[in-house]
Amino acid sequence: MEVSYREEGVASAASSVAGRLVADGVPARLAGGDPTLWGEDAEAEAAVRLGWLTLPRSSRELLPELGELAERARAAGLTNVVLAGMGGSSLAAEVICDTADVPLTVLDTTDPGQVRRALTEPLEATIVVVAGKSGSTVETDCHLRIYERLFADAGLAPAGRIVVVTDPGSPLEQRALDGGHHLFLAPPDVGGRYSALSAFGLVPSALAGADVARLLDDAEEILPLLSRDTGNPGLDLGAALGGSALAGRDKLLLEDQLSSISGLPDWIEQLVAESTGKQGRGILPIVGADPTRAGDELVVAIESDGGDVRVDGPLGAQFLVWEYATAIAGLLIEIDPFDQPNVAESKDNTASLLALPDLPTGGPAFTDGPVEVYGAVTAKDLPGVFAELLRAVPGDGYLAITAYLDRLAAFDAPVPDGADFEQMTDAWMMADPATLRALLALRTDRPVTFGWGPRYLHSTGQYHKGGPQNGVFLQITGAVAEDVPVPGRPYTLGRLQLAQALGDLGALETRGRPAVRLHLTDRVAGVAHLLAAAQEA
Ligand SMILES: O=P(O)(O)OC[C@H]1O[C@H](O)[C@H](O)[C@@H](O)[C@@H]1O
Repeated sequence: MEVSYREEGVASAASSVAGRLVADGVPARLAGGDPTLWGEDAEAEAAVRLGWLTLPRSSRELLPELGELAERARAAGLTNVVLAGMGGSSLAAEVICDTADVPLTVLDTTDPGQVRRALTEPLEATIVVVAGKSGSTVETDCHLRIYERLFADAGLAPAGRIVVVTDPGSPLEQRALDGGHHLFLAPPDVGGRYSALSAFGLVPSALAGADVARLLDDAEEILPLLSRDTGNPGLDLGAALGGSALAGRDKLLLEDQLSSISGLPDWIEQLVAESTGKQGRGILPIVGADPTRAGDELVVAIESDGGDVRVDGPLGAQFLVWEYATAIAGLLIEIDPFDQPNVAESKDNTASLLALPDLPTGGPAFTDGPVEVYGAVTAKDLPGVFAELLRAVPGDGYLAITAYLDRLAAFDAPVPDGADFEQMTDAWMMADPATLRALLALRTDRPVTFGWGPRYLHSTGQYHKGGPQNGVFLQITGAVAEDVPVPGRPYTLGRLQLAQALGDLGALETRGRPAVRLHLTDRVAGVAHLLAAAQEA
């Protein structure tokens, strides 16, 4: 595992803080689990949040049970592995499985179309891992209800097909016991976003066929380095992140195009944004963008040369080093890296909205083709809205696009007969709302981020609300063609999804942030219209 500085500025920012960290004995104290490092206010939380430091060893005890479970599932023909879990309860497994190239369907959405898509897989071959630390996350609750009902309706015993991962004492533990589901209890002293090497990362990955023992080996190998004052990759990365943020480079562009690890930036995004984005401070991760060389940008490249910092190492070691580095960066910018004080706001708003007979969407300011525009805008068409939002981004700020849509829908785009791979990817790109990020980024030197709702609520959502108040927000929602009822609940997934979007928008508006919602009355035509307007603006 190696962290190397490739640029003068980052080396000097890191060395300006590393000396102090070493003088205070931070490396050994952190590796030893000292909860006093983040100050008095954070101590109580830190005292029950440092268990991730010992996971490379303690998680080994899961391996025999995981091996047997995976074997039994294979023997029973349960080859369609679905993971229902939000944020820290699914992001690591997604990276592990993508990297190992084993199929895993991740359900971290309330989009009815995307959930229906998962449900088209043969039920008799399906095993569902329901993962939630708190056991009270609404999305995960819905997915469990939907699968329990489907299995029951199909006459398939849910007990052998649902595996639950949760903390001891959570409501999900009780449901697993009541339902007779296979239950894994995770260590309660590990926070969600630090849980990659716990049962949360390992159970779904092992079921899907990834080599999880190898992951633990790779993490364990670097464990001894983390208490060292020199040659400590966690300290080197943490000093670069925290030192650069203190020097004004608080936008973290993650570059991984050449990496053999697939999708790590999405996991890092949650870890860094949710850990640091609070009290008006924080580091903003940017995924999938090209460097702009703006003064507040730090580029960290995973296994490639294109960055100010280069991080090399296998996935298990990457998880541990990024966690350690985030804890160090938190210490340097003086926040508590283990809480998420502003996540609950949008959830509370959503719950209040769902209690109303109708969702208060209000009327659109205007409609441009298949796109309704909601919010305080002076523009009269979509190109004008984009221009207005981009103008509103402060010199140190960012534009965040969030899309409450099906993140796989672009792959349904029609491809011309006989199309080669390039033509196919072009067709997908032009049907993908995420392309809007790239198009708008061409027109500003400020960072443009993109997140799928409600997934981002458990990640960058904390930063948007708790971090520096310099964000401008463009939210996209869409009409639902075929909704999905949630058994035992008075709402459908479509209604929940819209309530989540409106709940978050409300939380941003309360802070006085510019926020506009674009509603696609026809999703396919709407995405095409948005992309055309972004090119025109
Ligand atoms: O694992 P759960 O309890 O379902 O929580 C899932 C996610 O929920 C919240 O949004 C937290 O802020 C995240 O850190 C967490 O990963």
